[in-house]
Amino acid sequence: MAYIQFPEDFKWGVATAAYQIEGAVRQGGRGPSIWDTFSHTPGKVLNGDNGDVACDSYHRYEEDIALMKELGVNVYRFSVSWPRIFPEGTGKVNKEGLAFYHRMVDKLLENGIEPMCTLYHWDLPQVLQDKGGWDNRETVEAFVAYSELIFKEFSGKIKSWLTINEPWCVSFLSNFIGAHAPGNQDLALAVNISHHLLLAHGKAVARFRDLDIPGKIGFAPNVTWLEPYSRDQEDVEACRRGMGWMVDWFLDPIFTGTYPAFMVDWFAANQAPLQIKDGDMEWIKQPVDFIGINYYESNVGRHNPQGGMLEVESVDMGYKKTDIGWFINAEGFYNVLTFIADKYGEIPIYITENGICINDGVEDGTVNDQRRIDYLKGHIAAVARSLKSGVNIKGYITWSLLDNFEWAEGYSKRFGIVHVNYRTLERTKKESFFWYQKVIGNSWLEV
Ligand SMILES: OC[C@@H]1[C@@H](O)[C@H](O)[C@@H](O)c2nc(CNc3ccccc3)cn21
Repeated sequence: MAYIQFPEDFKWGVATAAYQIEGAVRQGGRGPSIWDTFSHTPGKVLNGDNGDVACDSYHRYEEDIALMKELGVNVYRFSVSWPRIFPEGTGKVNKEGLAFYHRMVDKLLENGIEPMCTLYHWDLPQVLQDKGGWDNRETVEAFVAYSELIFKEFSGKIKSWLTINEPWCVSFLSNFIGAHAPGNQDLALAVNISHHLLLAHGKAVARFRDLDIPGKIGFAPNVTWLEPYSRDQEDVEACRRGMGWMVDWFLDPIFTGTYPAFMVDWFAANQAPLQIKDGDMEWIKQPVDFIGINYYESNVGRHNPQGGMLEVESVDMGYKKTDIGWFINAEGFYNVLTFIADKYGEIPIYITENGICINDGVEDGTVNDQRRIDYLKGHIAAVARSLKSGVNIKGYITWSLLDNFEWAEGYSKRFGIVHVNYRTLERTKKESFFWYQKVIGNSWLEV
């Protein structure tokens, strides 16, 4: 049996997000978020599911941390619920909300698990959405004020920070495609929101530096790899666009202070001009200490003259699919990691999300999710290959510890290495839990 040994200081972790696991949406002083509104709007979420209870981790976090301890992770990536801290988005602070995260973070530290905090994982306070949400520049300032409070409150306890999870999802998926909250379908609006998200990120990083908070800060874009279906220029350009609005659009401004011209031109030609105010790019290009990379799938892409998503369509080449319909292609993980390293250099990278939707249930007290083990093995091997070819990867955090509320798919899609019975809230360790436990324990991968 051959082994791939990971570096001595390589970190292993699990990830979750507040709205997907906490529940207790009207407890502890929490205010409503756009996902409370969206999930309670008929037709928006499959089966009419919502995050009212979710995994009840607001009450069961100690049980979840005990699972992490047994798993042996070094890092737990979680998100803070902005409306649990500022029920109105700004103004009055909810002390019960701060107390909850102190209890949770203290329990992590007691168990030798490093907290990695995502400040924004999609649950915008509804009060701010009522004033225009991310389309309103005032929301940028509200995010900076919220970030400052959390920086100061947890300074010294939390030393790894992510500003915004997947700005592509917050802007384009949620305001052009419309699949996520608040569900708009307006490309010009989405482009404007993408710029405000980067501005919010940059201003929060600047505040983090000004406050001299100990630790490191970054953000977590979701990325994909698009292989052209043919060498036709139209297919090649379509794939470049499909990666451009997800990868380059969010990384170029932070690393170069400019947006990728080919995307600026394409948006302008499609009545969605980018509007930048003087000084914005200086804020956005604040140096980050690391980037989190969220990767799930790759596609083969070709030009779609009928329009759709930036005139790019995915071609079914017969790759295996997950239970959410995404294609499985670990090669694409290696390709996009090396693409990012070639373009943006030695910046430290944490894989802050990688995982698979496999809906296997509990049988005789266990869940035999071999397909998840196969996926994780192939993708962790791709991380090893990327490391070997010089990509500066510092850790791997799988999505997710728990089955949880999968946004517009509700509870129908399971990404956890721990199964959750949503009627009883009982947690059941899947076979992938035990497999990942061995990988972490040895910090090596059997291949
Ligand atoms: O869908 C699985 C996870 C989700 O539960 C996380 O909250 C989120 O950070 C996340 N991002 C992706 C990749 N991007 C994506 C694409 C289409 C729909 C939803 C997410 C997958 N995931």
